Amino acid sequence: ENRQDFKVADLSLAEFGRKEITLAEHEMPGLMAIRKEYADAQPLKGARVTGSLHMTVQTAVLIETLVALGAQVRWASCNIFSTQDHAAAAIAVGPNGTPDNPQGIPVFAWKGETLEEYWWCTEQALTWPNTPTGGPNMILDDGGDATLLVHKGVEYEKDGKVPSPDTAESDEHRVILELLTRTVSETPQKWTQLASEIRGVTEETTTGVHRLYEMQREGTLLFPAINVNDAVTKSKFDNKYGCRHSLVDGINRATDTLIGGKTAVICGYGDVGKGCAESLRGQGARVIVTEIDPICALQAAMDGYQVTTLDEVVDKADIFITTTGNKDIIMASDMAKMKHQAIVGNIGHFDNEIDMAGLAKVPGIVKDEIKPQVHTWTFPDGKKIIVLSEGRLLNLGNATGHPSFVMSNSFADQTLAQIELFTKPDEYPTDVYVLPKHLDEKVARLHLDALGVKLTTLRPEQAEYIGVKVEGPFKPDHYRY
Ligand SMILES: NC(=O)C1=CN([C@@H]2O[C@H](COP(=O)(O)OP(=O)(O)OC[C@H]3O[C@@H](n4cnc5c(N)ncnc54)[C@H](O)[C@@H]3O)[C@@H](O)[C@H]2O)C=CC1
Ligand SMILES: Nc1ncnc2c1ncn2[C@@H]1O[C@H](CO)C(=O)[C@H]1O
Repeated sequence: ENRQDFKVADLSLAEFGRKEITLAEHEMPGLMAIRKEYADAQPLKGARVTGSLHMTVQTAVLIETLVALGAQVRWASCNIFSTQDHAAAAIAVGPNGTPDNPQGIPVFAWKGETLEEYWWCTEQALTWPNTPTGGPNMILDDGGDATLLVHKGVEYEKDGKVPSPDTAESDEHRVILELLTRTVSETPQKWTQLASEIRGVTEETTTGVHRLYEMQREGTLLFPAINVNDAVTKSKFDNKYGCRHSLVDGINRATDTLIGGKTAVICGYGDVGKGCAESLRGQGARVIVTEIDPICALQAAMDGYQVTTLDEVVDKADIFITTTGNKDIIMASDMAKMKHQAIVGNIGHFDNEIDMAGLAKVPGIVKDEIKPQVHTWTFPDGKKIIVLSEGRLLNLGNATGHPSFVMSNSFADQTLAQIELFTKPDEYPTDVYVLPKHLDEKVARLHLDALGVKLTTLRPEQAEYIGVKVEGPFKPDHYRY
């Protein structure tokens, strides 16, 4: 519905969304404590935050925290399948509105967007009517698509022209070029104007952080960035324990196939791969890991997993999950060798880990939808494979992503990062930063009571002996957790 400055699937789902947001708030003690601590100070007053992050129940609690701290917010999801429509409806309607009289924030997100709709939503979230620059002064990104659109827009406006969509390397690239061709002709300086007031971006995930460091190296970064992913309380929790919870959830909701006794291949043994391997081992699967990095491979071996190459096991395993943040991990030629009804899914941020384009081009291949985000692909010889969420991250496409408690850590980090960049612009010249350790430890501390943790207090002579303050930080910056 697009009666006002939002577009969601169904406003009547708002009450259901509100009920789940209320339950989630109890499960997000760290984020709610930050909301309480900073509400009086209103540190985000004057902030115009554009968000590009999965529009889930957990994100709704983040959005309402940003608003409680004084921010104005416009939001889109960062994936075409990850929106939870009841959460989006609750955000559009707001805590005091009704479906007939929505009082919420501008949100543009629904589950099952086309690529054109996805980038239109991103453009809406970035376009702020009745403001001097027509844009945000803060971005909260997940995967870097919003940051990419701004940077590409500024780049092409410099030249006064956009490469022809016919030169696109993929469908998604064509959609972006078509969008920018339109905006550059409609409003020639839209993106340059819009970027001029952005104080910074806080980036949620590994792949988005990779893009930021690339721009930093190229010298093309237009504004400072905080790499939220590498807050210890984000990547060593969300990426690992979040995926441990939500991988099996996604596979179960998608296929209801017994995992126990089956052979599962996890490609990549980083933070996400570690959580995924444990997730399926916990269900009784025999888990095999593939890796390129000898250190991560050694970790996997010492954690008791067989570590080998995909070629060795592609025709023997039952479940294949990519977790690498890299591209071309499972190719069409690999899928052609798989067992009948092998399950193939990705939990990395982008869908290029699985060669979906190549699969679609296999002569005689037949794609059939079992249910939304679950498809079989039948090869000419009759062998079928089951592909989840069309190769996009399956925990959010086939399930509801990570649970609230682990997202409370990530989103407490996000909120603190937004406050850092918005209130201390002079301390953050254009570069890529991580949260200071004392804030990382603060976020961890905020989650201990809920789990019944009793922390030991250092005695002064002990603190002196290990060279830290009694109140922390407890580790040097180079410490690996
Ligand atoms: N779906 C979700 O909820 C989440 C998704 N992510 C995404 O998951 C991806 C992975 O994130 P992290 O584990 O934090 O990254 P990471 O960098 O810690 O781990 C990736 C691992 O994959 C390995 N790898 C790279 N290319 C490979 C190849 N060709 N074959 C085998 N292994 C290979 C690397 O050596 C590395 O150990 C990223 O795209 C990230 O954005 C992160 C957190 C949550
Ligand atoms: N339930 C969720 N709500 C919002 N973001 C999530 C959720 N589960 C996982 N994510 C994030 O998704 C990105 C990858 O796109 C991560 O790094 C996670 O922090």
